[in-house]
Amino acid sequence: MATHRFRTVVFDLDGTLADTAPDLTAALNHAMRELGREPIPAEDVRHMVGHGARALLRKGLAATGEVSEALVEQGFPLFIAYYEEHIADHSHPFEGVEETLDALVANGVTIAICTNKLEGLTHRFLKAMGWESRFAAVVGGDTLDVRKPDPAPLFAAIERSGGEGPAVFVGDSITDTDTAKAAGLPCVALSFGFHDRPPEELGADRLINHWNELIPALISL
Ligand SMILES: O=C(O)COP(=O)(O)O
Ligand SMILES: [Mg+2]
Repeated sequence: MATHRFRTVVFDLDGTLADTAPDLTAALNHAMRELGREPIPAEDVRHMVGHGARALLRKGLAATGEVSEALVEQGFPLFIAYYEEHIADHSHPFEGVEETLDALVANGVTIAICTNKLEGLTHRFLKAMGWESRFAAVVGGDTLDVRKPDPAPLFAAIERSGGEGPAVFVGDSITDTDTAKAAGLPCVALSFGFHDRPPEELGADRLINHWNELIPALISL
């Protein structure tokens, strides 16, 4: 069987490993309601995720009226408190994730996460999925002083998982492809995650339409 050269595969979380849009939407709309704003449709939220919770709030506010940093700061604890309690009510892994991760690990590949979700929320989510010991390292949006698209969190995820190269990053948004480029690493993007532009315009080295296309994409890189 053909094999690929990568020893470490780092994954984004939201819109990559799991469809977390339903719970992110509920938490955002909880904050919107408390701030006297109209709810945002889940379909729109899919195009707003990927830059962290404050950025999501900023986009939600912009879609429904005035934006100010004071409102963002007011909404942030409302969003987080709700999301913590409902982090996996409706979120679920994309089809084929478990099998693909198992196949990678069975071949001795190290897997890690680099997300802009807060690290505490990420661990909470992984626990809800039964994934708390699946990944060799988890770097969240507040693990370092900088977050994606700065390449430092991606380098940290590789380093903390053992530092074995070659490494590749798998994500769904422009944040992820920009991060991989800044790190000088190859990038695979999913066409079905959360993005703010057509997936063909993300600038990924490979674009996949299903998780079962990931390993063939890695082989071709
Ligand atoms: O924007 C977020 O909160 C996290 O998104 P990510 O897991 O796609 O980095
Ligand atoms: Mg994402």
